Amino acid sequence: MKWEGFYCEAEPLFKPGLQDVVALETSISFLDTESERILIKGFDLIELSQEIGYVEMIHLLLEGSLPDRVQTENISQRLNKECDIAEEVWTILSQLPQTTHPMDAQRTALSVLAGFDADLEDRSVQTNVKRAYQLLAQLPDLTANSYHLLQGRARIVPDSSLSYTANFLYLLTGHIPSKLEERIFDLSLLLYSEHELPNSTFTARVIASTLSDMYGALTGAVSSLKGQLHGGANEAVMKLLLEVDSPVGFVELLQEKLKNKEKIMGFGHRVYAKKMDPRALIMKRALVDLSEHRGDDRFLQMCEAGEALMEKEKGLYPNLDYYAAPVYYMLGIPIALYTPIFFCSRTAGLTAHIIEQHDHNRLFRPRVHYTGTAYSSL
Ligand SMILES: CC(=O)SCCNC(=O)CCNC(=O)[C@H](O)C(C)(C)COP(=O)(O)OP(=O)(O)OC[C@H]1O[C@@H](n2cnc3c(N)ncnc32)[C@H](O)[C@@H]1OP(=O)(O)O
Ligand SMILES: O=C([O-])CC(=O)C(=O)O
Repeated sequence: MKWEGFYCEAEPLFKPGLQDVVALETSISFLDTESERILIKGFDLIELSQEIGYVEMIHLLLEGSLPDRVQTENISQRLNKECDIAEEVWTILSQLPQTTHPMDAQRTALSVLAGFDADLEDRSVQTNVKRAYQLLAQLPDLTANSYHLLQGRARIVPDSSLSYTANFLYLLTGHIPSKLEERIFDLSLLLYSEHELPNSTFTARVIASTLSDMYGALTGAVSSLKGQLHGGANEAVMKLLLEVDSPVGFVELLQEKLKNKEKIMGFGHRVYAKKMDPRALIMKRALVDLSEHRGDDRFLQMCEAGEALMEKEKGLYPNLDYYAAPVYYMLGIPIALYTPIFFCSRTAGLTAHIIEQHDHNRLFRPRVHYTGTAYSSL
């Protein structure tokens, strides 16, 4: 078929939900399903999770290499130093209605920050990397304290004597975390930090491909991540767990939902499909550690019962959100902050993708499979 003045391919390939479609080239990460590895800059995320922390992961994603001790110390100091937030931002956030979801507050905050960037039109790698570090430094404070403001509470002052992760957890809960709590929270940040091309990363790259700025691309990504089929699942899982108080009750609840053809949040994955998300296994071990330490395995028992049921009934396995939810609950984090935390962590990966998109840009502009009525003359 040929249209005068138009470019038209004969019959473009259509895959609903773009399943298995290769949409872009990246050197950042790859879900290598054949070797069962989550490759990040050539390293396996699961192996990394045993060796490095979230701050080192930031360096890997933004600089392309694992940092040595001095570099790690330098980034930690940088994240500590660059966390200042203009008072005007807090004024705007304090005017949001109390019914605002923290994800929407986070989205608003990111949008507002654009106005304070004196180099907003600069898309160079150097400025984008600088911007990414600054956002990563600001996001824990912005996320936690916009929530406290919504709750009508005073802001918690960041504690610069703490590590990045301990300070983040302190801002969320108001308590200085123990070493175990800090380690487990850091592990969750690392596991959430990057995952190839989920909906939110694709959204960010599509926006960045118009040469829109990093704040705009991230604002779109927050909206994407908020949905229950993506990041919003961790919040939904916890609400489900709290509906009942025993493994038997949880199994009955899930059975009821399956009978009603409802989806069970925290199970299934577009890429892993009928296999367990390897990150979920690591998070499950963290839940075991936390449960043993607290002498309270209530959520572990419930989750295991749910996992066994879903395998038997649907051949479906947990994704990271399933085990992150009870871990965050046991760390004392308010439920509405689970997905905003996911976004904070994922900002490391998202900004790396936005930088790559700006640096090797081609505008995204796909075609459609038209199902409307055929042409009829007027
Ligand atoms: C960190 C993350 O963001 S991971 C994702 C977090 N999201 C969730 O946990 C939400 C629950 N899970 C889901 O909705 C899906 O598994 C998704 C969205 C993650 C992936 O979905 P897709 O690849 O589009 O698969 P799709 O939704 O078409 O499911 C295929 C089949 O499995 C079923 N299925 C998939 N997930 C679930 C689930 N969680 N509960 C019940 N059934 C499910 C579907 O009903 C469908 O069955 P059918 O073929 O009989 O209609
Ligand atoms: O990869 C996906 O589609 C969703 C996911 O697990 C993530 O973003 O961590």
